[in-house]
Amino acid sequence: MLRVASVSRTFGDRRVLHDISFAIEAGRMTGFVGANGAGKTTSMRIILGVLAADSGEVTWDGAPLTRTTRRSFGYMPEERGLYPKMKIREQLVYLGRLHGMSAPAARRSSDDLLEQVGLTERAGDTLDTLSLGNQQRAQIAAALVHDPVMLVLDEPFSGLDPLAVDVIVRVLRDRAARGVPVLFSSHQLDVVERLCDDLVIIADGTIRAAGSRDSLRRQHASPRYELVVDTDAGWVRDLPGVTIVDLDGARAVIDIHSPSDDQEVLRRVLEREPVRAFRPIVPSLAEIFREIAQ
Ligand SMILES: Nc1ncnc2c1ncn2[C@@H]1O[C@H](COP(=O)(O)OP(=O)(O)OP(=O)(O)O)[C@@H](O)[C@H]1O
Repeated sequence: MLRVASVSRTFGDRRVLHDISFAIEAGRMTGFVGANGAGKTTSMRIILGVLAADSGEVTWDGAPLTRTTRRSFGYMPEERGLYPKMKIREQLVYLGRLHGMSAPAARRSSDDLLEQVGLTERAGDTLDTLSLGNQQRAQIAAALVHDPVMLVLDEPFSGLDPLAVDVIVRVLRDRAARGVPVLFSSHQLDVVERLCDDLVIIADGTIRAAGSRDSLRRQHASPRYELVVDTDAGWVRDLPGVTIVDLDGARAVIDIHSPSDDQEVLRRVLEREPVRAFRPIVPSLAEIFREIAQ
């Protein structure tokens, strides 16, 4: 498990990370979300040792990170890192070798990955002849080639079409299933919602929430329900403990101030007219993000 503990970082007189702490657990996909400039890339650079923290520490399985541990991590940096004029497969094999793999192991791993990300046909082409989406696939393969024990990916899905997103999701899930902790940042909240087990939400350099996606959903679920009746549902606002959030004829979205009152509210509505639908609304990650980070 990787743990970021009380890390702070200042650029000039600007403090961009304030005492941040979170953990990335083995076998879990952790989505790192925050607005532009919130501090995601800075945090990732500190995890990888590209940038030093002013205070705090990053540990791997309880021990401070060393150069050797970091070499066994896979990193896809925001600025990307492959050589435009070098052939894709050659670069992957070279990177594998740089990370200490034998030549046959590096070749095997490169070929497996090219297959997984759908680039086998382009293996002999230079990076700069690939479309941006395919370059991105190659960048992801490069982060994975040495079979890393931990993955840190800065915006791995940006610029990918939906099919390519699915391909990369499969590749990352496969790594997580093998026990690798995966940290990835993304502005595509729908993708994060689909992919992540855990979430870290950062705003203005502070961690606003961290934990499993489902527990965050439960914590931030406003007690909101969809109600459909037969007539105009506007009268429901007169029930005690109920606020109408949205009204569209017979359909209302309501807040029930105390969630344990949901059956009582339902009973009262039924006393007056038939109920066609009554269901809790699970907030989307986008809604949770808006509530927490803005
Ligand atoms: N080398 C640097 N020198 C000065 N300021 C920096 C440096 N790197 C980052 N910053 C500032 O630190 C803040 C956090 O930046 P960071 O890149 O970590 O945010 P981010 O969450 O990754 O944003 P984005 O989603 O836009 O990539 C920003 O205000 C940025 O301008």
